[in-house]
Amino acid sequence: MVVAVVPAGGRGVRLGAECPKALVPLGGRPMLRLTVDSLIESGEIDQVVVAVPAAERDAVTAWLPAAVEVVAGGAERIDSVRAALGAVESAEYVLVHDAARALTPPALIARIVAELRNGSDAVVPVLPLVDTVKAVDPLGRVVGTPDRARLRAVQTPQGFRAELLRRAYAADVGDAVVTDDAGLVERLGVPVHTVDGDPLAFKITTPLDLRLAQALVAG
Ligand SMILES: Nc1ccn([C@@H]2O[C@H](COP(=O)(O)OP(=O)(O)OP(=O)(O)O)[C@@H](O)[C@H]2O)c(=O)n1
Ligand SMILES: C[C@](O)(CO)[C@H](O)COP(=O)(O)O
Repeated sequence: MVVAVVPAGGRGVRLGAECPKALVPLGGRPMLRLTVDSLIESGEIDQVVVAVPAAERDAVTAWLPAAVEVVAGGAERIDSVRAALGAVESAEYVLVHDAARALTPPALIARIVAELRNGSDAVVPVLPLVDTVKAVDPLGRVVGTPDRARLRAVQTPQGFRAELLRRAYAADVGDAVVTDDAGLVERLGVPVHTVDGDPLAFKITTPLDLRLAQALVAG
């Protein structure tokens, strides 16, 4: 059983839309609907659980396929994923996938599941960086230039053996800044594998991203 957990509970402050970001229309469908549809189209997902802003729960339930479970999200992404995970009853594998990556090709979703079935406990899609990256101090002064060849930009869906992800979410992370699910698993010392990501799985974060997504959907 493969379950997809979709954090869709963010406000989308950087996008600056009038409604929560996951509800912003893209080619006539809410972003979240495109994301759920591509998970289903992959043919690899048995159940989908989405976490949305609490006030939107009933409205979203009405326009998502009946089989999709909708729960109230939390203050941070990690809280929304935790809430959705709490609604997953039984699963061998769990994929965590941002609603904001609405143009993710179903083939990428299938690639993550294939790597899990191949024996990896945790797998993330990655892309090489196109920019040079600098480390800076609190005053904005450059303190280092990491070797770009060893760095990758990480996308979603991120796939995990369900028991491992639950253990990672149960662990105490203290004040650590954890921005993705694999980051929690890494803290347990479990290897995280990578597969090729896809540029179309970009995260719609800013107004420019939305314009790009609209142009791509319009064809
Ligand atoms: N409390 C939150 C915050 C984020 N997310 C989800 O996590 C994914 C990645 O987050 P991001 O794209 O940064 O969305 P926002 O947090 O909404 O964006 P911003 O930081 O601009 O407000 C999104 O699908 C978003 O809905 C969530 O479920 N619950
Ligand atoms: C999970 C993620 O999409 C991987 O790139 C990313 O870390 C989410 O970060 P955000 O700050 O919540 O957008």
